[in-house]
Amino acid sequence: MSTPIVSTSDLATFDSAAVPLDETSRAALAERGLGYVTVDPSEEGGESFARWSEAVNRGFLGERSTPEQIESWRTRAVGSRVVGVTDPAGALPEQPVATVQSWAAELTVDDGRTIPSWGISAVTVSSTHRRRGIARALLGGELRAARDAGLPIAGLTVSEATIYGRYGFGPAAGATRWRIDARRAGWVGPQPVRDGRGRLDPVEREAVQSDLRELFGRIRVTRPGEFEPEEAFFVGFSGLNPAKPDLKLRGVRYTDAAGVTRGVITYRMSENMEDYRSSTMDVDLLLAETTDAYAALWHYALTHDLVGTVNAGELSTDEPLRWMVEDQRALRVTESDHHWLRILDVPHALAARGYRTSGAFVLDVVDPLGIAGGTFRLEIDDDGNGVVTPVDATATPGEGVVRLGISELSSLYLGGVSSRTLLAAGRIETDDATAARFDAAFAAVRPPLLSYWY
Ligand SMILES: CC(=O)SCCNC(=O)CCNC(=O)[C@H](O)C(C)(C)COP(=O)(O)OP(=O)(O)OC[C@H]1O[C@@H](n2cnc3c(N)ncnc32)[C@H](O)[C@@H]1OP(=O)(O)O
Repeated sequence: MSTPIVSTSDLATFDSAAVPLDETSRAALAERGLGYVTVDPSEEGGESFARWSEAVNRGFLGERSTPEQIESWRTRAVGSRVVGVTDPAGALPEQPVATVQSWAAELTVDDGRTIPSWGISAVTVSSTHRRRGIARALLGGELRAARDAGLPIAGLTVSEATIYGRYGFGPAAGATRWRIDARRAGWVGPQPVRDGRGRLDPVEREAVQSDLRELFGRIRVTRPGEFEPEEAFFVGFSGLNPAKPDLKLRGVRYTDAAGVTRGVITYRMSENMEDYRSSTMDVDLLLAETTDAYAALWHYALTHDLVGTVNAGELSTDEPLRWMVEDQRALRVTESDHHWLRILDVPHALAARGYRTSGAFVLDVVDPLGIAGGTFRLEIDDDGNGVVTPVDATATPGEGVVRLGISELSSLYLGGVSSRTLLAAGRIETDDATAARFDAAFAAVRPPLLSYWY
């Protein structure tokens, strides 16, 4: 019997920490003499979490955390599923040799439409235990456990782009990193503050935190690719982590003429001692709910006194900012994969998003892990709602058929890449006419974006 799917309204009561460990992975690890355990961050004394966090630090090449940092991390981890792999024969039998952490939250899949997603993070395997299939067991375990718990999709952000395709993840939302020669750029965009449509004010970090929480809550549900952040996101982005206070973080708020907060920018400055006019502003986050807020906050950054260079990351692949400067060559923009998704349930995932045109497709989906593959008919009505039904592969006509891997379908899901591009790259099989129809239907309202790492 298949598990009923989790809906976004179930998320408030969904207990991520209670999702059971996958028995297939437990058996695979046991064959290698390894244990597969969950760690309870709320446990008295927090010692097992401290050992787990040290394994994560080591895996990510970091230094040891202070007791205060571990405590702050532990508090933030409560509610998520914290997993370790132990080696009873090792010198530190209680300290994990591999780690992973996961939790369910909302992923935006179209303007105003969200879906529960299984966020996966802190994937590490100790270098002493590498390349023995431990990560494969962990990832397979996460995906099967999430599917069995009724999650239709999983997501992650990655340290290396070569690790996760084999598990059926595909890059679904790209990101850009900008290095701007501020004096050369030349602002030609709107100036809402000069024109009396709003104002800018410096704000303290506590106000930044509440602004971010409110603004991001409203903005994220309109942007495909955004993943509902944990509270730690707002604490970290406002520089208020008590174990690691960020004294450099500055915040500026944009308020519209009606007095409503519509945007906020957070940044850090680095002085240039040889030339004070050439200091650097590193933008941490710029959230704007209106085009005026967007223009006002970027104008603020690019025309700031004493700033020669503005750096910013996790921006969209199609930022209006490019068109707000006179000299586009003042912008050094690098693009990379950012948000990776992995569909776990094709019918529910495809029915969750909206489509731009009506029509019908047959999707013949191959899943190397045997989780979500099959042949499906996607029928889109005139209102852009899709209904997906499994069909018999042998009964499907050649016309309108798209043959693809689950990784490619996951990349196409938010409209971040076109099927014509994947067809030309030899990554999917279909005919040109079907690909053109598919792209018209799957087009994104705006390029998918995830504005942070998780
Ligand atoms: C969501 C996140 O947390 S992203 C962070 C990922 N973690 C890191 O970057 C920390 C440093 N790296 C590590 O901890 C480990 O090297 C890991 C987790 C990347 C891999 O762990 P391992 O246990 O060595 O991987 P495992 O032995 O299970 O290998 C599984 C497959 O992945 C491949 N693989 C493993 N590591 C890598 C890599 N870094 N790049 C490309 N392929 C890799 C293996 O060759 C193997 O391929 P195959 O089964 O298709 O033949």
